[in-house]
Amino acid sequence: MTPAARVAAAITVLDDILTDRTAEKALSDWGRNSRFAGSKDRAALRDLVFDALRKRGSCAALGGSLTGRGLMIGLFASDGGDPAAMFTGEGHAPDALTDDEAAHLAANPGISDHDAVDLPAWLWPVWQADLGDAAVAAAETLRHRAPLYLRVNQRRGTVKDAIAALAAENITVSAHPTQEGCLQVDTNPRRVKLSEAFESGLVEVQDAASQIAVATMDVPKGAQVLDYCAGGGGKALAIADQFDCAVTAHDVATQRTKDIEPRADRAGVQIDVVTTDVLTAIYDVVIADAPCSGSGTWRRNPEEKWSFTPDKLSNFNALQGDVIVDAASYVKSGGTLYYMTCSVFSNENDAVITRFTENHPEWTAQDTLRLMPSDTSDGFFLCKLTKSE
Ligand SMILES: C[S@@+](CC[C@H](N)C(=O)[O-])C[C@H]1O[C@@H](n2cnc3c(N)ncnc32)[C@H](O)[C@@H]1O
Repeated sequence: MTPAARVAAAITVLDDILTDRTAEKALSDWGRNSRFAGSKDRAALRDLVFDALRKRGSCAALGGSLTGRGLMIGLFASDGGDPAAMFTGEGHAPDALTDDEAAHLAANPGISDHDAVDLPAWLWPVWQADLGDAAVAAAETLRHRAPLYLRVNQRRGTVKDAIAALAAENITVSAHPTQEGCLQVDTNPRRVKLSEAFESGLVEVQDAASQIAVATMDVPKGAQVLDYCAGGGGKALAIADQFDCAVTAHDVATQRTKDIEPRADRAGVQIDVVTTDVLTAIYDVVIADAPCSGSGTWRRNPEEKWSFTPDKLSNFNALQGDVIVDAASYVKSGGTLYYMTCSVFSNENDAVITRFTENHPEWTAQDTLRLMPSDTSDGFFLCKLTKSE
């Protein structure tokens, strides 16, 4: 496909997304109906669609409409390109710019503050209040693609081994600036999950923020650790790899845990996956990686940024209040609870901790880790709480 034909395809896919489909569904439907497209076309299309979704507000404002076409015109204009060069109507290119579209671009109308940072109008004041001086830089980060990070499984080899194994498959990586064992993928990220280094468990895909969070945890030798909201087991796997402890994984949605055993086998670690009925208060360390807005990771899931609402925020908040209480009930006296989210909103973080400690005086909040979305990680929040003896 020519670059212009890819833009035309992106317009179709974006129109689908703006109607009622998720980006993944719209892309896979397009792929099924476009057998002529090669893997490079599909990858380029995906990048165009996600780039436009991350910058939906500013692209729609620049392009003159919240449509697939408006977004793609805006994307080219925002990158300093000339949309008229791409929108020619020739071959499989999108139709030439209309007079109205050309006039809108020429007028270069100003864009609102919230569109400039690509956040929904209602959210921008909340974001500023919560993030303060970090608000603009964090919002700007979410407008760009996220790096892919790998965690080297210590049980399977060293960082040097991982770098060499990946290089043998033309995947080059660089060391994270602060987190040991964390590698940023510089070339061929799409090959990682097909690589021998991944298949053999030498590396696992995991954002730097989660790796940093696990590295800050205190897990005594021989401790019983419960990952109460284990999902696919990202934190549980990292803990099992890095600490000498017994790890149990649980999730209210049991189907989410189905990959934990194969992932643990690949990584060479042991994780016991259990259901709620067998849990008791025997754990030295419990992790509550609570369901949340995911606002610290929205560059990976930009649709969620635009579909987020005040109602969703308060629903998450209610759920988080329940999850922290339930998770805490499995910690033994003198034990530790780590509450964490990948959100940057105080409502999902500090407010949950404050309410919990006010209602449960046997618990004391200790250290807090707070990461903003940046060049070196997604946004993340972790609070260590200890239970009195
Ligand atoms: C942020 S995700 C966990 C991600 C996972 N820890 C990881 O590192 O890959 C939150 C998880 O909490 C689970 N969850 C939601 N409500 C829960 C509850 N009441 N009890 C336990 N788990 C719950 C969800 O099913 C979801 O898998």
